[in-house]
Amino acid sequence: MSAPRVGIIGIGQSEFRSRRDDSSYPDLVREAVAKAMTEAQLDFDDIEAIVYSLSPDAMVGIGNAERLGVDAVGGRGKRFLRINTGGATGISSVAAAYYHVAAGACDVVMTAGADKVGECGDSQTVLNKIWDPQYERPLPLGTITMLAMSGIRYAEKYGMTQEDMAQVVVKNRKHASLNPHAHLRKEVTVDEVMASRMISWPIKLMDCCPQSSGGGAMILASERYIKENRLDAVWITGVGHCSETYYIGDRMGNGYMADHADAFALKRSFERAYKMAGITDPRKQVDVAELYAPFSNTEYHAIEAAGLAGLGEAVAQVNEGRFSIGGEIPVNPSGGVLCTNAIAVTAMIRVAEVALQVSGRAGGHQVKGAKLGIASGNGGDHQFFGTMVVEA
Ligand SMILES: CC(=O)CC(=O)SCCNC(=O)CCNC(=O)[C@H](O)C(C)(C)COP(=O)(O)OP(=O)(O)OC[C@H]1O[C@@H](n2cnc3c(N)ncnc32)[C@H](O)[C@@H]1OP(=O)(O)O
Repeated sequence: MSAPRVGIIGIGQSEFRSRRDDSSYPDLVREAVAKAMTEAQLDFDDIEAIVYSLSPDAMVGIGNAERLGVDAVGGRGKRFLRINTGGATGISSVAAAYYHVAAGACDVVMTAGADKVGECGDSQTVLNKIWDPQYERPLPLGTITMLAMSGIRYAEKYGMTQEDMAQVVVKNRKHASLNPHAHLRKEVTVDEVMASRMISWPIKLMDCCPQSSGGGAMILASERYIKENRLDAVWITGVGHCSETYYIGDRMGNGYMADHADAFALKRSFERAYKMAGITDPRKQVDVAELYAPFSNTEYHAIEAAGLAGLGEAVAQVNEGRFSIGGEIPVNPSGGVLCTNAIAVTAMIRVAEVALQVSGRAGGHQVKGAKLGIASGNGGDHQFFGTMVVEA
């Protein structure tokens, strides 16, 4: 069965900073929506449905903040759906917008949202609440300690060093310095990363994503609508998802699918998206990748789960420059999650950035000749994964 084609016709990204005191929560959503609407050259009357991208409310500090967001997206009187799969929320939202169009329910759908992570007080305290109160919360788990454990396992299994982790930061910060939308844009050296303060061994300050505030929006449309209105578009040709169990302990055991070093469910999600898009050899077919990796070590298992390198091979290949702009398959040319993480829209920005790349509109961080890109999102304690293939 071949899926009907769904195109991306509008993209909007706000400015991302630690704090956006100049902008209320709905105004941050509006900032991104206005840009996407201008790019798509549409009126609000043209939008038939809204998929609202909002991860834990506590980050924004407003209960059920989709209620407040509804007017920022011009949602009154329209189909409206809120999505939350933690860090994967943004890509799940693009997928839900895709399904509206692919199912033939609507011709034009907008997905949008914003986050104020930098203004929530302490993201780790908020995120600690996603774990089971009896067994896991008191460890204490946060996103950093959780992914530090997977970093330790990856280092043990594949020989990754802290300097190897720093190489990912150096690469992504260099990329971010070319991207005006990125939050952390200052280039850094391996020595600077190594000298930054330890947060949760082996993750140091500069191995961490920042707590960002900002918004994102995308507009999707059917092929019929795009052709009738002679609009420019790039096409979503593959969509995948995969979930993990709730308790981390239940995921441990022998073999690839139960090893904390490897992102097995992410791999399965990629396989689903690749099958749909007809990708049989990602190393040859993928031109650019925006992979969700909030801590430097996690980019390694994301590259491997995407099939861009074999298990344990990504470290050497990052060091050789294979995944840098100018290399064979640039990974996170925008600077990625490591440089900007406004959680509710971060995975949406991965798709948006790939769309910009394959349409040749990424500006200073453009990957030359990119025609096919992949994006991913990870959420809820590496529990929910979403993946997408976008083509010119
Ligand atoms: C897998 C999933 O489920 C989904 C996910 O996305 S998981 C990831 C979710 N996000 C997080 O976990 C956020 C991780 N980061 C943090 O918790 C914090 O930034 C931190 C603990 C690393 C540092 O906290 P902190 O010391 O209180 O710093 P913070 O208040 O954030 O920022 C202070 C300054 O340091 C800077 N800074 C923060 N992180 C930085 C970093 N990684 N590198 C360099 N500078 C950084 C900030 O930009 C800020 O500077 P400005 O005020 O000039 O903007």
